[in-house]
Amino acid sequence: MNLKQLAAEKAVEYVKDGMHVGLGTGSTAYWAILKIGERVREGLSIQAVATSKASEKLAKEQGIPLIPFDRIQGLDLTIDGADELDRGLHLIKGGGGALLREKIVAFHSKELIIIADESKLVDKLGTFPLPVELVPFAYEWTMASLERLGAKPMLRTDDESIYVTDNGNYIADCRFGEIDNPNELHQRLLHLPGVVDNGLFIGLATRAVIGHSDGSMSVVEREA
Ligand SMILES: O=C(CO)[C@H](O)[C@H](O)COP(=O)(O)O
Repeated sequence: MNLKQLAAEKAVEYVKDGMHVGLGTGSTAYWAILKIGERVREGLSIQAVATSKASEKLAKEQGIPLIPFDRIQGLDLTIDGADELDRGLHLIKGGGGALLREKIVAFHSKELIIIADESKLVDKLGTFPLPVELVPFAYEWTMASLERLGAKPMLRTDDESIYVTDNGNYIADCRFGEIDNPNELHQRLLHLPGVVDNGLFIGLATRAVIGHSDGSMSVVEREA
């Protein structure tokens, strides 16, 4: 059983006629885009924005109508994956390199539903190295400042070349160990010159749909 598909298809039940929808990035969001495409072909009327070039291409292939950002104020709902989440719905995202666009889209969504298999749900964030997006200029110095913050940063590569995001930036995957205070770390990272953003998503997810290996699903809601 494909747990990512299970969670993704459940989340797509929240998509209703007339909504403006954000499309996430990654192998779990892939299934959500496929399901939304199927529902669009059956008559669902929505308009969407994508969080990466890859998801935009997939959405077009699926016949999902895309709307330019200047035509709408924000989104009703975004469905996206995560690399790790805790029960307070703090997230680590960016394993697929789309964290900046994903965060912009999530910030402007009334609802952000995270879809994941059960392996992503953790008691404490930090096993997955935190992706930090850096401008290429003087990135060696920015990496050094990440080290001074307590990280072990690794510059992301792609077939031996430096990995470049859709925004033309680099990514440092940072091991901080267990993250006791995600909000504090998020703020400290944002203060470093050269850091564009980081994969900690705090206070953005409103609910998560988790697929379990016994075929069941659970929903984690953000506490009011
Ligand atoms: O943040 C992301 C991309 O930037 C993805 O949502 C995250 O990496 C999860 O991906 P997958 O569903 O393939 O495990």
